[in-house]
Amino acid sequence: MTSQLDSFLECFNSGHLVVNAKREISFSNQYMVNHLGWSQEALSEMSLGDIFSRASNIFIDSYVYPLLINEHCAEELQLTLITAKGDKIAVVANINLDQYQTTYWSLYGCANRDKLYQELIQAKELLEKQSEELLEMATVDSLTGLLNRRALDNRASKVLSQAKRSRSSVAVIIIDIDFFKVINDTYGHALGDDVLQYLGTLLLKKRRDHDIVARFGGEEFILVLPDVNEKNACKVAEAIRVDIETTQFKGISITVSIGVSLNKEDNNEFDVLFKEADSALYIAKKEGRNKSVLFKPSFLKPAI
Ligand SMILES: Nc1nc2c(ncn2[C@@H]2O[C@H](COP(=O)(O)OP(=O)(O)OP(=O)(O)O)[C@@H](O)[C@H]2O)c(=O)[nH]1
Repeated sequence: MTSQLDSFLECFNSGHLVVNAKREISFSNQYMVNHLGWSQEALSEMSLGDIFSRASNIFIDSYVYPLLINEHCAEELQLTLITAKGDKIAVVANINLDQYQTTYWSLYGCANRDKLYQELIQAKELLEKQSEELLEMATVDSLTGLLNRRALDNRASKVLSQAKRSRSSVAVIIIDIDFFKVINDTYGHALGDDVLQYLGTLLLKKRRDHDIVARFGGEEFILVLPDVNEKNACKVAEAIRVDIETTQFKGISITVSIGVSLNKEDNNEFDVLFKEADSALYIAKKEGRNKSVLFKPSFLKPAI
């Protein structure tokens, strides 16, 4: 019967060990011989510590044996065997302990499981990278690197709700390049793009920590300045206008027109502030361009 059992054990595609109380290997099946590269005789003179990696031995001492003493079995433990050549084999072990302190080890190769796990980690990392890129594309204007219109709507609304709670002032400033069509038509669309990038960089340099700088589309830029009063908002707008007017870009003179609007106690909607700043911008254009204009309610009154 014993020899029949032995020959059955040779047929299993898994490793089987019987280990005595001194942790000496008293039985190993053919799978262990084939995979470890030690002969049956050699294995019968080895102890458990000889066939597992250092890290696995620490784990076996500190976790597996205490668990076996308490529960009499341990399942699905990931361990590493060391072959006669010093190669590592990842295995999953199920172990039982009997009343004589003998342990019965079933070991299953898990290289494929490891590979699958590594592939899953790689797929997860790839998905995270792609979702970061998508988020970037959804919030950033690809030409200037500034926030795009969608991100602006989102962030400006948050700043305005916060301002409503803290009863603080927020300014919305629209900056529009004057005669940009002429720049495009004279120097080409590619140089027009360079001008947009140049202005984007200039606005980013001027921004304070919590200011929002966005490209609204075309040749229009928006600033949202939290915690700023009317006087300072107008100062910022005027400083930007003067800076652009007095600095040539690649030998080209550029000017901008600017509209400024600030929130009021009963007016904290970004759409409304944008409309007001836009009407101030319209006046700046109408009055000859290269101007910054603060919104007045009369700008919205229909002409009689
Ligand atoms: N190079 C470039 N041009 C753009 C881009 N988006 C919009 N434009 C151009 O911006 C120009 C805007 O022209 P208009 O709306 O007539 O305004 P403008 O010429 O600046 O005139 P005013 O605003 O009235 O001073 C158009 O010629 C658009 O083709 C862009 O991403 N790159």
